[in-house]
Amino acid sequence: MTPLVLCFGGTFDPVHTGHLAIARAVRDALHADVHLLPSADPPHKGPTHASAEQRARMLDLAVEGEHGLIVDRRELRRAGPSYTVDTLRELRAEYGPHAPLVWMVGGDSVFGLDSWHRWRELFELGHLLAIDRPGSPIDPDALKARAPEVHAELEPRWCRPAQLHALPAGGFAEFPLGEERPESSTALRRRIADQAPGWRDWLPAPVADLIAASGLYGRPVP
Ligand SMILES: Nc1ncnc2c1ncn2[C@@H]1O[C@H](COP(=O)(O)OP(=O)(O)OP(=O)(O)O)[C@@H](O)[C@H]1O
Ligand SMILES: O=C(O)c1ccc[n+]([C@@H]2O[C@H](COP(=O)([O-])O)[C@@H](O)[C@H]2O)c1
Repeated sequence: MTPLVLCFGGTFDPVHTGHLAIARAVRDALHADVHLLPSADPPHKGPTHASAEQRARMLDLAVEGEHGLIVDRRELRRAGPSYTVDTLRELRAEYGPHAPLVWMVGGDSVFGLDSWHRWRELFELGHLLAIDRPGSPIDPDALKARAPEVHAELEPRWCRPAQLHALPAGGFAEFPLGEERPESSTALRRRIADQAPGWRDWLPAPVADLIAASGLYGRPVP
């Protein structure tokens, strides 16, 4: 069986324990490495709080010593918005026509998929694997009501994660995480800036240490 190429793109501003829990669960269930790809210039977000290199560095610290989680800086080497269609095209050229490429996204991203750059082409290049997020369960009825064009595109592609091995691209599957993860980078940045009790709880320890030492996100350097 051809191994899956699992890709998890994000702004990671900063990476949090929810991202890591998702990456580990998908790695373990689908028996393949997960490539974490920080966006240089995330298409749907304003300016980031940490630089691209700082966000990538935090990812390095978060996965240090862990098997099967790999930081991929390819989007940092491109100019302009970090469109996923361009990244998948690069990966397809690198892995060849037969490798099953899988792009992982949180449920919130699925509802807005039709606003992504050349979004229908994503399915010519790879599969999409969606992870439930509080407030954005991957439910066909909710999708039909809130994002009918996305629903129409996904309906014939809907399959189980284990079926993604069968083809190089074109599938859509929902990953059963078990328990939804509450973390969000936006809420986390606020906690850090406010020095809220437990601000470290959603951070891998080495990332929390770097933030504390550098004053990133507004926390004063002691
Ligand atoms: N708690 C979560 N549950 C499921 N998916 C998540 C969760 N947090 C992030 N993701 C997904 O991970 C990917 C990268 O997320 P990103 O780096 O933007 O962090 P974020 O927590 O979503 O940030 P923000 O709070 O600014 O939206 C996106 O596809 C997002 O939907
Ligand atoms: O290609 C696009 O138009 C596009 C639009 C929104 C998001 N993405 C990608 O989806 C991933 C998660 O995005 P975000 O904004 O939640 O960090 C990240 O890799 C982004 O580059 C891509």
